[in-house]
Amino acid sequence: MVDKKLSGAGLRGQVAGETALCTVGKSGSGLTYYGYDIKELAEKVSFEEVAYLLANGELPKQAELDAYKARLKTLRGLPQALKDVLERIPADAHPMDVMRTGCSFLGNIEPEEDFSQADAKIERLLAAFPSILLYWYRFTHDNVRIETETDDDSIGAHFLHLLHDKKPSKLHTDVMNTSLILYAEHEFNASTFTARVCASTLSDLFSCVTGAIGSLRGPLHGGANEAAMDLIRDMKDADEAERTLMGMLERKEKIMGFGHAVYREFDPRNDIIKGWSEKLAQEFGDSRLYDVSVRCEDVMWREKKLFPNADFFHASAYHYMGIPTKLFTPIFVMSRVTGWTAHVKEQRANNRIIRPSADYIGPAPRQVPALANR
Ligand SMILES: CC(=O)SCCNC(=O)CCNC(=O)[C@H](O)C(C)(C)COP(=O)(O)OP(=O)(O)OC[C@H]1O[C@@H](n2cnc3c(N)ncnc32)[C@H](O)[C@@H]1OP(=O)(O)O
Ligand SMILES: O=C([O-])CC(=O)C(=O)O
Repeated sequence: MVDKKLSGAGLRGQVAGETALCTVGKSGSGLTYYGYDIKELAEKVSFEEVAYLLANGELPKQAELDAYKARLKTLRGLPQALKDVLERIPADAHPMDVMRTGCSFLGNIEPEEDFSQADAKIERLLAAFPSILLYWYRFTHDNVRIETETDDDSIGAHFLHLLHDKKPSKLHTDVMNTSLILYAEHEFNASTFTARVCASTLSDLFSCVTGAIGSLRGPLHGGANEAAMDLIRDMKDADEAERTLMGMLERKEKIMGFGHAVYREFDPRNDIIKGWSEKLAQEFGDSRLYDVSVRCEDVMWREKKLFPNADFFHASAYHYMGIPTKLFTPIFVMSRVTGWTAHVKEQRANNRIIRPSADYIGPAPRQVPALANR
């Protein structure tokens, strides 16, 4: 796998544009946002600082950060019309579909009327996504209409507070902060490219983000964190994990949460979230899921030279924090909206409509036969 040449299918390895936002698989640990290494960001800053960085190109000074966080707090409330829509989405809908609808509907009642409003709409979406998700989730699952305006200092804490109806511990707040930083941006991945294609038609921000959510939903992309949890949930111990994976590999099944379209040997986000998963396992007092995950990692590298991507250890980490599995990928949305929208702005600033060509493989030219002769 390490030596595999990238072929052109899926546009792999082809340059499809320029970006100043992010490097994937290049210098340092392999991932930087505006030149800052992901490891250093994950250690030293808050997700809100990263969101500000992606929106503005520089980290905020203290006063800028305070003002930014204060603004985001004021944008957590949802209009009644949106709450009405959320209440009509059934409990068994997929939460990614709820995010997609919530985003699209907000675009109807608070549209981006011209591009000068982009920054305000980006802040609105960033602040509103946890509220959209959890207003729907708590209404349909717990039969309560929650107040979505909390005074939590961070988006991660706000999310956990709305979910569990109490302020989260410092450990859980820190894990959410790191997780949101790790998921924020990743160059021309499928969902971001979707957003850029949409932006290149000069469409509005809500359309770009709605399309991106649709692309992120699939199990080959963001949906892999949920799929990874489905894989490990019932594994009793590491030996069972090994047996299950060996069987799956023999049957040539895909193991969700492993492999990557660009990284060849490791995903720099994995070690970081894996470390948090281990800490959470200790706090939880049951390391089964962590041990099972470590064995999966060992088996996949030994057998296929495949490594866990950002999604794999997120599964156990989120589970230890009591987050329902079907909410895993929407958390990715809550974070990646920063990267998507930064790319939309970058595309708009230097735009040409994205419209590639195709090699034709269909029939040679022919005449339309009469209906009776077909
Ligand atoms: C945050 C994110 O979005 S990270 C990605 C999340 N997605 C997943 O975890 C889903 C599982 N992984 C995958 O499906 C793939 O690795 C992708 C979609 C991430 C990348 O796809 P590609 O760029 O096509 O992968 P790549 O070219 O490295 O594949 C090489 C070979 O390894 C195999 N392979 C890759 N990943 C896996 C896997 N997870 N399980 C089993 N086999 C795999 C491929 O089938 C391919 O085999 P082949 O050459 O016989 O066809
Ligand atoms: O870059 C990719 O193809 C997928 C990925 O890891 C991400 O979007 O975070």
